[in-house]
Amino acid sequence: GACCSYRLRNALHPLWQSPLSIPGGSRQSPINIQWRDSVYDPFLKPLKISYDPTTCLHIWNNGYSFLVEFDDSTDRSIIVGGPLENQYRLKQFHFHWGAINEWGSEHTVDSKFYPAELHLVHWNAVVYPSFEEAVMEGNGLAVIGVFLKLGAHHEGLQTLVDALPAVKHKDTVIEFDVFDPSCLIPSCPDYWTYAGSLTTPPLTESVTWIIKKKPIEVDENQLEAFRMLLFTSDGEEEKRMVDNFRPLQPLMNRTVRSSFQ
Ligand SMILES: Cc1cc(C)[n+](CCc2c[nH]cn2)c(C)c1
Ligand SMILES: [Zn+2]
Repeated sequence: GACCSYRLRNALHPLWQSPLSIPGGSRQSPINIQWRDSVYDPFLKPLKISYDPTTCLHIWNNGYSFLVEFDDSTDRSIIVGGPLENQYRLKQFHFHWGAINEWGSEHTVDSKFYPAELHLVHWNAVVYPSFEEAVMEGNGLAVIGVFLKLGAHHEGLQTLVDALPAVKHKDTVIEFDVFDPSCLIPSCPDYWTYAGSLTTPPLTESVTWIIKKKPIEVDENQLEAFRMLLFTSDGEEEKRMVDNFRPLQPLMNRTVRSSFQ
């Protein structure tokens, strides 16, 4: 059935050598969001985002994406509301993208891929003492997903793109001391939400996903800048960092809720 073919695909997928099956994996990510199957929940609150741009620390190529990491030692950059019971602290954001514009996102909407997807990773510092512990708990993380579509030049993203040549190789880092990631989040408040997982190992089922309905627009040069990054370290045979997304996972016994009708 669909379930085992998914697992087979996971096992075969070159990049995300995830184990054949996650023990008890019933809420894995990413998933296809079938718009007409999502259920409007009138009790969902608006998501409140308040980031302090000075909490930005650096950009790091960690060999699967490039991460912009934040100082999460205080509650200066947080999200609250939406489907969340607590406030969550911003830890990092990163992207997933394809070799060409036909694919690249992790989630799909009505089986449509976007060329890239932004993930803003937050953790529940109200309940858990550290990010590492929150990663292991069902309500530990909240990730905002934003789709990128090909279109107009994105001014806010360009400051990030200009820094990418300095983190071309795996394990390179560059200081990046002021950036407000809310410029990458659409002003439209509409989102879908569902219970899921990390999409790279440890694949833990600890993520409340908040997927923005509206994409942001970026231009071809900006997407190409992502594709010139490398999975490989300096001195190794170059492998372009592209197609760093996990295959779709079965919805199983889950409902995707929408904040809009
Ligand atoms: C401990 C830990 C390890 C990793 C790879 N991640 C990133 C996994 C990921 C990236 N995009 C969706 N999930 C997190 C959030 C925590
Ligand atoms: Zn991600």
